[in-house]
Amino acid sequence: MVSETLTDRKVIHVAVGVVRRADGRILIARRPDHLHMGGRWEFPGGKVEEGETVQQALARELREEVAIEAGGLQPLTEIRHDYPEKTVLLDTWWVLAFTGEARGLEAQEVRWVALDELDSYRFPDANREIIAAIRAATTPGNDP
Ligand SMILES: Nc1nc2c([nH]c(=O)n2[C@@H]2O[C@H](COP(=O)(O)OP(=O)(O)OP(=O)(O)O)[C@@H](O)[C@H]2O)c(=O)[nH]1
Ligand SMILES: [Mg+2]
Repeated sequence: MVSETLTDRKVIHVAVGVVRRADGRILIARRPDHLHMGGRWEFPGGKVEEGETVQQALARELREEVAIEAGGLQPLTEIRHDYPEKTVLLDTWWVLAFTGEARGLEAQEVRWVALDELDSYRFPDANREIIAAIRAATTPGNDP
């Protein structure tokens, strides 16, 4: 019998972007209902494909999902999270410069939210730690 434990499970490498506007607001998008964690809010991003660096994957996903050209990437945090159905590594980056006007190219709603509004949105469980890292990084003195 094949047994699977959480430690030897394959880990899905996901590039995640915390896109920050000049006024400090952050871009969030609502996941389409039919996807994993459908209906919850997320930071845009997606799976790193074979032969891509995480930065290339992030730029591609931001182009495909929210129509922006990303620049100013800086590492924020890496979160490994075991969901009952899969394990993800959320390789999370600040996106501190971009061109274009963000809109949901997959019919998803997008919003620019202030840091203190993040708690009013429902995110996948793994995002709790991302939000904690955002707060830690944006406390005065630690600003990226
Ligand atoms: N993009 C993104 N994915 C997240 C976040 N938090 C989180 O747990 N995930 C999980 O990461 C996994 C991969 O993300 P994804 O579904 O966006 O991947 P993708 O864009 O390549 O989509 P695809 O499955 O249609 O190819 C999903 O299981 C998703 O639930 C987040 O904040 N942003
Ligand atoms: Mg995605």
